Parts: sequence; C-alpha cells; structure tokens
Amino acid sequence: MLTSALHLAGFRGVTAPVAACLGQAWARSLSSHAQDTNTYIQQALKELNLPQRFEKALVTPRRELCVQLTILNDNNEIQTFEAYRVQHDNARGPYKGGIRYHPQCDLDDVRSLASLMTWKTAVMDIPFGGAKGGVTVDPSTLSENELEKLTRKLVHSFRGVIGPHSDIPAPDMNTGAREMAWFFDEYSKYMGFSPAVVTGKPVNLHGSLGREAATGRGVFYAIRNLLEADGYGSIEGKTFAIQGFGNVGSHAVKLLEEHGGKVVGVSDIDGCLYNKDGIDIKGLVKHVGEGKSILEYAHSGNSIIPGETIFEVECDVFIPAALGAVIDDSVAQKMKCKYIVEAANGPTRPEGDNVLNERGIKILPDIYANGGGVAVSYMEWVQNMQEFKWSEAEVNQKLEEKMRDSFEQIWDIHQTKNVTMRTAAFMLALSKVLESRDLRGYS
Ligand SMILES: NC(=O)C1=CN([C@@H]2O[C@H](COP(=O)(O)OP(=O)(O)OC[C@H]3O[C@@H](n4cnc5c(N)ncnc54)[C@H](O)[C@@H]3O)[C@@H](O)[C@H]2O)C=CC1
Ligand SMILES: O=C(O)CCC(=O)C(=O)O
Repeated sequence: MLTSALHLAGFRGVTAPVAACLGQAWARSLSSHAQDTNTYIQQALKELNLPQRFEKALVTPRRELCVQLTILNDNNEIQTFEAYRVQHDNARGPYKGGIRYHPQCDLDDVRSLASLMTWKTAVMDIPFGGAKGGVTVDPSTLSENELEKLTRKLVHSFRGVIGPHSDIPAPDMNTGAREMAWFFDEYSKYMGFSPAVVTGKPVNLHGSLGREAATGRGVFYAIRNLLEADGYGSIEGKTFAIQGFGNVGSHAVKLLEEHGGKVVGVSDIDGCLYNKDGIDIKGLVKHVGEGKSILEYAHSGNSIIPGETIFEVECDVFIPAALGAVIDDSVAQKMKCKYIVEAANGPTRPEGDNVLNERGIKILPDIYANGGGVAVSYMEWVQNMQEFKWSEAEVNQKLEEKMRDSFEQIWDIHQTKNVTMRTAAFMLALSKVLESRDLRGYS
C-alpha cells in the first residue's frame, strides 16, 4: 500500500474541491484546530515523499454547510443557534461522522473533526469518507423538549446533503441514541423510512447491539494491542488516568478495570478524582448513572484534586477522552505517563506532540484509537441496509478483529519506517485515500 502511495507521486493533479459555506466566508484563514490536523497531514506527506501539491486537495473540505437554527423555547421565546456540517472527503465512500452539541463548537472545530474522520475511516478500512457536524449550544441549558426541537430543525436544514448513500451522521459529544432516534424519525418524515441515514440509534429502533459501548471498547482493544506489541505486558496491574467520563471514557475504563487495570485518576467537567490504589469504576459508573457528579464519589480513599491536574497523574497509560487541543507543549512537559492513547478527537496539539515524542512518551493516535465507534457504526449501517440484526458477540468480535488488523498495519509502518505511530497512521490513511482518488479518476 505504501508502494501504491509512492506510485501516486507521479499521478496527475487533483481538483480544488467544491466548497460552499452559507453565512461565513469560505476563504477565511484556518485557525488552531484545523491547522493542527493539517500539520499531521503534512508530516505524513513528507514521509511518503509525495509532492506538496497533494496537500491542498487533502486538507480542503469538499463542502461546508453553515446554517442558523431557530426554535421556540419553552417560554415561547425565539432562540437561535449556529450549526455546521463539513463534508471533507468521499473518495472512499459516503461521508460519515458524528454530530456534536457544545458551546465552544465552531466551524474551525468541525473542519478539523471532519478531516480526522476521513483519515479514521481509511485507517479502519471502512468504505466511508469523512464528515462532521456540530451545533454551538450548551445542551445543559435546554429542556428535553427544546433539544428535540433543535435536533429536528437540524435535520430540516441538513436533509438536502445527508442520506444513507451520501452522508451518514452519528453521535459525538453531548449527543447519543436519543438524538439519533429524533434524527431518524424526522428524516424519515421527509424521505420515507430511512434507518440507515444515521447510526448510533437506540437498539430497539434499528440501532446495533454494541454500538453504545463501541468507541470505549475499541479504546480498550487499542490499549491491549499497544502494550502487547511494545512488550509492556497485559492490562493486569497497569495504572490508567482518564480525562472525560462520558460515553467513550466510562466504557473504556470499565473494561480496563474488568481486565485487572487500576484506574487512579478520573476527571470530567466538574473536576478530578484521584486514588493511588484505584477508583472503583463499576461503582462510579453506577453513581454517575444516577445523575450524580463524580466529585460526590470522594470517599473510600478517593480524593478531589483540581481538574487540570489529571494530566500530571502518574500512570502507565493516560487517556484523553473529552475535548480536543488539551495537550499543548506546557501540558506535555508535565505529563507522567509512559503511553497516551487518544480516545478524544484531536487532543494533542503538534507542539505538544513534539514535546511528548522528545520525552519518549508513545502516543497511539485518535484516528486509530477511537475508531471503534465508526467501525460499529458501519456495522449498524450494513445491518440497516440488509434489514438484518447481528448479536452483540458477533459485533464485538468483528470490532476486535478490525482493531487488531488496523493496529498491525500501523505498528508495521511505525517499526519499518521509524516514524511515530501518529505519522504511521496518517501515512496509511493518506495512501488509501489517494489511491481511491486516483482509481476514481479525480483530476
Ligand atoms: N461518542 C462516540 O462514539 C465517539 C466520540 N469520540 C470522541 O470522544 C470524546 C468524548 O466523546 P463522548 O464520550 O461521546 O462525549 P460525552 O458527551 O459522552 O462525554 C464527554 C465527557 O467529557 C467531559 N468534559 C467536557 N468538557 C470537559 C473539560 N473541559 N474538562 C474535563 N472534562 C470535560 C464531560 O464531563 C464528559 O465526561 C470526544 O472528543 C469525541 O469526539 C470519538 C469517536 C467516537
Ligand atoms: O460513528 C460514527 O459514524 C462517527 C463517530 C465519530 O464522530 C467519530 O468517530 O469521531
């Protein structure tokens, strides 16, 4: 595959993609998040010895949709929100990627996340491209009724560019099965029954068994593969610290605990819990499931420390599982772990990445480590298309195989080309996307 990428070095030029962003200037300069992702693309292109002329086509999204959503809130007042769908690349298949509800979500953020999806689906060898969506909203300030109205309005605005064969959304931060059910229902009102328009749906509404836990489960397999390949042994007795205890984080550390791992630090938006002897994760999952804050779990040896000190917790593996761009150079200097496994999207900034590489801290990158979610989303889509249902054991087994196959390819490039695992993963992804573009005759 590397050979085919090198062969592509001589291939004809690539078209400037079609991009249309309503309401915001298309040509505005890229700021932090998107530029960070582009830096990693540039590093991999250099290692592949591919000409820089590929860069523009690979970093530029093919389409951007920016809309304003208006809802009548519970007090009968009008509220408006910015929403985005960025379709980055579809050379390998329909656009695919989650929808995030977050107060700091903006176009730059979504651009970066959409690009990461293109590379992630390629690394995971799933026949999809990459996209991402987001709404600038703090969902904790809205009632369930208001969130439902917002989600249905989103479908109304996006329905022209999404579809089971064109662009398939999924959950991301602050969205889950409930929002996906509203999404499926609203889209089906316009287009007829279409369960495959969105993945991550409730199991009783055409969702896949295993999808809810899939990203965290994939992170668990990723850690296991890494420790084994690097000769560091099994998960048993190793220590872990995690930022983020939502869908991805909680499922990942629950499995780590079940396999003998000791989770010494857990942080979320409220703060950080620390216990050098290991936090009882099973108990914490139950506690948080009852709607309580992790900080109310400060007993039996658990102490509360400031949220940002999670990065300084001594452990074998640190898992960022919340927001992007949290590990910059100054945070990277303070980290006391042997490995970082990126469950979040884009948690490490390039300058932080450099520091960590210099310090010998090994990073398993997001485009592989959190790829379990989209892998099982693909399985959900396949089941919807076939009107068939697989057992949870079948789904988990296929996920485990996918995580192993992709890891082996990344590890092989990492070892043979003497590059970081991040660069190896991007080299793998770029070569696949470029090959598809070539085969399709993009010029
Ligand atoms: N849900 C999915 O299937 C996938 C999610 N991801 C990524 O994983 C990450 C987490 O996503 P989810 O678990 O789905 O979101 P979630 O909304 O279920 O949980 C987010 C967690 O992050 C915490 N958090 C938010 N802001 C924080 C801050 N400033 N400091 C510390 N903690 C903070 C929240 O308290 C919560 O525990 C995101 O980067 C997302 O893009 C990646 C692949 C798939
Ligand atoms: O499940 C999916 O389709 C995409 C999930 C996602 O947004 C991600 O992997 O970052």
